[in-house]
Amino acid sequence: MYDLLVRGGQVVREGGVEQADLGVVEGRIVDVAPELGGPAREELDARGLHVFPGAVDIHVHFNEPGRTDWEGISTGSRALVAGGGTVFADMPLNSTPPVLDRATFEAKRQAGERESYADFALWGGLTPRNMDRLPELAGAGAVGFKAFMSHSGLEEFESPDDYTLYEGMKAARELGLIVALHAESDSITSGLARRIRGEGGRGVRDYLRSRPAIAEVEAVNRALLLAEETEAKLHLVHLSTGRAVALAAEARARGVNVSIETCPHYLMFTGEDMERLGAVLKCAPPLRDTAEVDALWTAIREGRIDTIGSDHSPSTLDLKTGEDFFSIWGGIAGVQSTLAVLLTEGREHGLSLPDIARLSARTPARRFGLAGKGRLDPGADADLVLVDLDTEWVHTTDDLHTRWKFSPYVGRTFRGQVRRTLLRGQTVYQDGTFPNPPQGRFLRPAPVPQEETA
Ligand SMILES: NC(=O)N[C@H]1NC(=O)NC1=O
Ligand SMILES: [Zn+2]
Repeated sequence: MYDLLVRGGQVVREGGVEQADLGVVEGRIVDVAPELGGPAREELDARGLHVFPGAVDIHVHFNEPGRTDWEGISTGSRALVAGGGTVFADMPLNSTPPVLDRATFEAKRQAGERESYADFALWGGLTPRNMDRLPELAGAGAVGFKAFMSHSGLEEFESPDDYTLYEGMKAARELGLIVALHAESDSITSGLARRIRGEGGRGVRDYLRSRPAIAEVEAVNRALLLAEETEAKLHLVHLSTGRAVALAAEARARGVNVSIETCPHYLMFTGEDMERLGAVLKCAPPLRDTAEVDALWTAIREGRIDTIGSDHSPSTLDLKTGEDFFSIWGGIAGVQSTLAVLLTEGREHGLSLPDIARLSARTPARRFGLAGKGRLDPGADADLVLVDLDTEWVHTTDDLHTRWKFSPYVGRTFRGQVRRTLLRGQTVYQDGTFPNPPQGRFLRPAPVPQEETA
């Protein structure tokens, strides 16, 4: 007897897409096959729809506790499930205090267990201030350690220097956890910003000039050397240039344990869009030109990019307003739109549906040891997204479930719409509504063998 039978959807799995039923018992998929016999307590008709694994967004900033006026786990996770996500991993900033020890970790975990509509993992921070706390963060269940090679935007989350990063990577290696790096050279970005601001530069172009591609390429190169030397597992977040991706892919080919993330905004927007739309598109690293966008799509098609994370990092509207583009908050609100971007732009750029499932769900779940997530196979959690692939829709402000109705994706036309999202067999989102109270669970990473790269 199944608890749930999802009937007749086009099921998107590693090997391809086939019409099949999914049988669910106690929140887990037990059978996937055409025309499964019943009985079932509940049946769900998915004919005409595609069934994807719930997206696993390994890079969000929901900013709770402490900055719930910027976002919060409740609104952030509602937006995630509305966009077809079922798992997120929250960064150790911009919550305040940031997650630098067990107490701050547990406070965030409790907030998530109270409020999250999705299952979740948590990152710990790696800063000069908490090097002695990495083992306790690992013990608390951190999915990895996040560090910034440039200024994080927040005084309370400092960047390690090269020596500290080197020691941090050695410690992470011992603990078996991944180090995620924001790789932009602080020396280059802050040096340029000082000079350009000294000359009176305050505009979008000035900001773009202060964070050139070489700042990313240089930092990625240094990070790869340190990872190679320490044998740490490295995850390069939000790569924005073809050159940085190429360097990381070369390092991987010679055995460095590195995975590569990019974000939907680097695939969809350019610096010119940033000039046109302003603060809604301010982020770091900044948006590039169409040649870089094309290079990233090529890298995705050719399998060099492993995961797509949103880097959802909103703030209050007043921090997104002002004459000085340098002092406006850097961060893009995109947690609800990742799958929409992949289904629309991704398909146009030659990705198959299994490619989209791999980038958005399977690889992040596997790389970060999130057992039972990211795939529609017997034994996995019944984290399902029912998508109407043919519907074309224009994203409006009313669609947004985030705290602030401010997103660069508003006004864009998308093809493929999330109709329903299930977390462990329970509907968490359906056509604009959230029919059940939050029941997200904390996910502790399972050990991933050191030799297994993404
Ligand atoms: N602190 C923070 O969220 N920073 C993020 N925002 C952004 O645009 N890039 C980042 O790393
Ligand atoms: Zn981030």
